[in-house]
This record gives sequence, C-alpha cells and structure tokens, in this order.
Amino acid sequence: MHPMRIRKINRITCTVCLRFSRRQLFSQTAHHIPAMNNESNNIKVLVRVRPTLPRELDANEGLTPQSLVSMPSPGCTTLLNPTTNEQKSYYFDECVWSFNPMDVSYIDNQQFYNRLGPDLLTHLFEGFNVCLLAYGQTSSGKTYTMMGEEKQPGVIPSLIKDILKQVEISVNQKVHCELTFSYVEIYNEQVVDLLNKDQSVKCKVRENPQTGPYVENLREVKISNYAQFLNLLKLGNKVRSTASTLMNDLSSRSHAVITLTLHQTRYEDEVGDGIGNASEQMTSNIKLVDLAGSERLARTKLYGQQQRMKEGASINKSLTVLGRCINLLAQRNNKTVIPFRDSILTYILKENLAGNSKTCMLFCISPLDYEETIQTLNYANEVKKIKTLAKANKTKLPTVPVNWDDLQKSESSVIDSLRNEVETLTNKLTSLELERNNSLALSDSTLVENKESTKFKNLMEFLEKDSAKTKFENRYLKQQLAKNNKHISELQTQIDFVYQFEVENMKQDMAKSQLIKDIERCRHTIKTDLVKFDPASFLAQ
Ligand SMILES: Nc1ncnc2c1ncn2[C@@H]1O[C@H](COP(=O)(O)OP(=O)(O)OP(=O)(O)O)[C@@H](O)[C@H]1O
Repeated sequence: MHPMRIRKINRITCTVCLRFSRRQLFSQTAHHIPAMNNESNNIKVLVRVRPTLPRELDANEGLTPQSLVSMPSPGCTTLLNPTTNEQKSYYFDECVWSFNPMDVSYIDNQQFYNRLGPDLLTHLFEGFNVCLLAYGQTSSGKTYTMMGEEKQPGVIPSLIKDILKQVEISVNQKVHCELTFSYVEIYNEQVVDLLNKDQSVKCKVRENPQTGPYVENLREVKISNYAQFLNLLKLGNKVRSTASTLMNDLSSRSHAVITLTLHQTRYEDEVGDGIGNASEQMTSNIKLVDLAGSERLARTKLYGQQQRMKEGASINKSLTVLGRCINLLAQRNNKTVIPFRDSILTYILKENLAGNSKTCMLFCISPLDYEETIQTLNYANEVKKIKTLAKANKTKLPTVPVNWDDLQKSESSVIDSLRNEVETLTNKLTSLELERNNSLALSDSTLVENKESTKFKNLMEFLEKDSAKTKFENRYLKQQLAKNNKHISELQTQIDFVYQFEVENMKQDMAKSQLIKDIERCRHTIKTDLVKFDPASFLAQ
C-alpha cells in the first residue's frame, strides 16, 4: 500500500483515540444548517474550502498563494478563472471558509460540527434515516472533515460521542436505545466488511422491498461506549490496510461507509416506578460516507463516452455511476430509470439519494486547483436539485427530544456511566458465555429432533429478548438508584444541618438554665447573708 495511505489510516485511528475536552466540544455557538423537515427535501449541499498545504506553500516560495475561491456570504462561493480572470458564483445551503485560520470567518472542525451536529442527531433520534456524504478530489479535506485530527476531531467521532450521550439521556425517559456500528469499504465493485477478519465471507448487496438495499453477511456490532467505537475503528482500519495491500492499489480509490443503526424501544410505566412491557419500537440509521477522490472522474470527462465508461469500470466505476445518477435525478423526470444498480456504491446509497432519507452532501474543494474545483462545484450545483422523501420510521413512538445544551452538561455523567458500562458488559459477557456453552450442550442433544430444535430456537429468541430487557431494566434501575442516592445524600446533609442546629440550641438552652441556676444560687446566698447581717455589729467594727 502507498506509504501516505498507511500514514493517513494511522492518523485517523490515533486522532479519534484522544478524548476531547468539553470545552473543545462545545466552545462554539451552535448555528444550525437549515432544518430538514418531514417532507420532500432537497439534498442539503455544503461546500468547504481547505487551507493551503505545505507542498503548495513550498511551491510558492513559502508565501500563502491567492485563493481562487472566495465566500463573500455564508451561502455563496465564487471561483476565479486564473486564465480569463472571470469569476463565477454558486449558491449552496452553506459555504464553509477554512482557507486561512487567521481570518475571522475561518471555520474549524469543531465549529463545523456544531453547525451540522444538532440536525443530524435530532433527525436520527426522531426516526429518520440520515446520510452525510463527503465528495471531493484527493487531498481536498474529506477525511479531515469526517474523521478529523488530534485537536480537531471530525464529524464522525463528535457525532458518535453525542449519540452515546443522547442514548444515556433516553434511558432516563424509559426509552432503551441500542446502537450498532458497521464499517465497509467499496473498492472495485466489491464490498469489504472491515469488521470481519475473515475476508473469505462475501458481502453481496441485496434489496429488501420495504427498506431498500442492504449488505448481506455484514458484521454489525453493538456499541454502548466510545472506547468500543475506537476499538472497532482500529480493527476496521487494520483490515482496510491489509485489504488495500492485497488489492495492490491505493485505498484513496475506495469509498469508506460507516453505518450507525439506532433501535429505540419505549417501555410503558408500570404501577409504581418500575418498567412495564416494551410498547413501541423504532429503527433509524445514519450513513457517513467518505468517498474516493473524484479527480479521475473529472479527467475521464475529457474522453469520449466509451473511454470514460471503460476507465470508470476499471478504476472507479462507482463515482462515474454516481455522477450519472445525480445528473438524471437532477432532471426530475419521473419516467427516467435511474441506474442505481450499475454500481455498488449507488446501489447501497439508493435510498439516501432518492428515497427515505435526509441527506446532506459535503463538497470539499481545494483553493488553488481551478479545473478540479469547477468540476466539483458544477457537480454540487446538480446535487442541490435532487429531492428525497424522508419519513420517520415509526408508528407512534414519542422520542426523547435532543437538547444540545443538555448534551453539553451530560459530559461528566457519560464518563461515569461508561465506567458502569464496563461492569455491565463484563457481567453480560460472562452470562453470554455461559448461555453459549449451555446452548452448545443443548443443541447437541436436540439436533436429533427437528421439532425440539425449533422449540429450542424459540426459547433462545425469548431468552435473548428477555436478557435485553433485563439489561435495560438494570441500567434504568441503576440510574434511579443513583438519583435516589443523590437525594438521600442531600437529605442526609439537611438532617446533619438540622441536628447541628438543634444541638447548638440545646447547648444554649443548657447554658441558659445553668446560668439561671447560678443566679438563683447567688440570690439565695445573698438572701441568707442578708438575714444574718447585723448592722450594729458591722458599724462597731
Ligand atoms: N480544513 C482543514 N484544515 C486544516 N487542514 C486541512 C483541512 N482540510 C484538509 N486539510 C489537510 O489537507 C490534507 C489532505 O486532507 P485529507 O486527507 O482529508 O484529504 P482527502 O480529501 O480525504 O484525500 P483522499 O481523497 O486522498 O483520501 C491533510 O494533511 C489535512 O490535514
């Protein structure tokens, strides 16, 4: 594999391994991108221009070159043609200026996430399928925006942190959330499951008539804390490096797709403060896609159609087909058949490009490369015409609203709950191992009769559901217990205070009565002395 690529994958893994502080996370005022509502929406289009790279500075004798791109207002991007000096303006939902950190309008990763995060999070928890795609030529800042760096975490780690925090908040409202994580790479029309060490398992894309295309045999792993996400990312990146070495190509020619699926279950109230039965369920997902560098797609446009198809097929068919789908979708002709199935990428993204999804596409551009940038901006201009039809995937599950401010406050409680989670997971692992051993022992004896094996399967399903419920109940009770303990300790402080106060009062009362007694005794002594007192003898002295 290309050494730059290995360095990049390592960078991605190291970057998110570092926890970011609450201040870093929420230092910027949230400014949301225009809200996406529960109807037909256009795909939201964002454009971000990156700073000059060291090699570009070197080429300009260390001086910052003049950017060909400018963003005179938050929704406008202009591009200067260096040959003709003509300037072309484009209008998008949001234009993000990250050219020079010294500029007042400079937007860093944290600020960028604070604009995008609240909507992504709210839509996911409201039950919508959500998608964020990063598109752009090589080195335009796609991975930097999606994954980020040590001090500037990108959208993916920041979003996962916030999803986990919202999951904790939901538990308190008796909504059990289960989050699963999958990580695939699409290269040369093949899906590589990056979480499966056994690469002999083939992952084909199939279509469910209700929910659309999905990847068969995909490993989806439950995550309930940030450390688990980091481990999976590490594992995925390790497989990604090996896979690209085997393919003898650069992985910048591959697309990375992270999918987070959220299952929410609301439990009814039981008499008292307990948990009743599960009432409603809802499933939604978010796809976070870091596309392969688009520069070759642009170059192929110089060739004739046949040549372009050939190159698309051998180098990066997916991007060529994505471009074709986008052109056809932008024409908004209902009769046109969109060739989603012509590539694995577009097949996987079918729902996100034209179906049930709230989709946002980020176009990363270089400030100096006129040819590539104009291609990307023209492409973005087409994308903004595309409409999707998002519906919340639920019947009537009232969700726990996402409160950005609450999430800020919940930072410390999450760390505490993560500690609890370790304990819960260890217990769960032990019980699962026991369950598995039992099941293996049982299955040996029950294989003899089919009837018995069905019974056993049903029993296992029941046990699985029951153990999920028990786990949730445990978490809920733990939270209630923590709340009660807090209340008890507050009461204890009040009791201590009242006790101290009473003791002080009693002491004062005792001192008072002692004083009264002393005065009484003195009065008595004086009285007795007065009785004995003889003025004549006193005068004679
Ligand atoms: N907004 C930004 N601020 C600071 N540095 C950036 C920014 N965007 C990109 N960079 C830097 O530019 C370089 C290339 O960025 P990145 O690796 O994210 O590009 P890419 O589009 O993912 O490339 P590829 O298609 O090859 O995977 C990196 O060194 C990164 O640190």
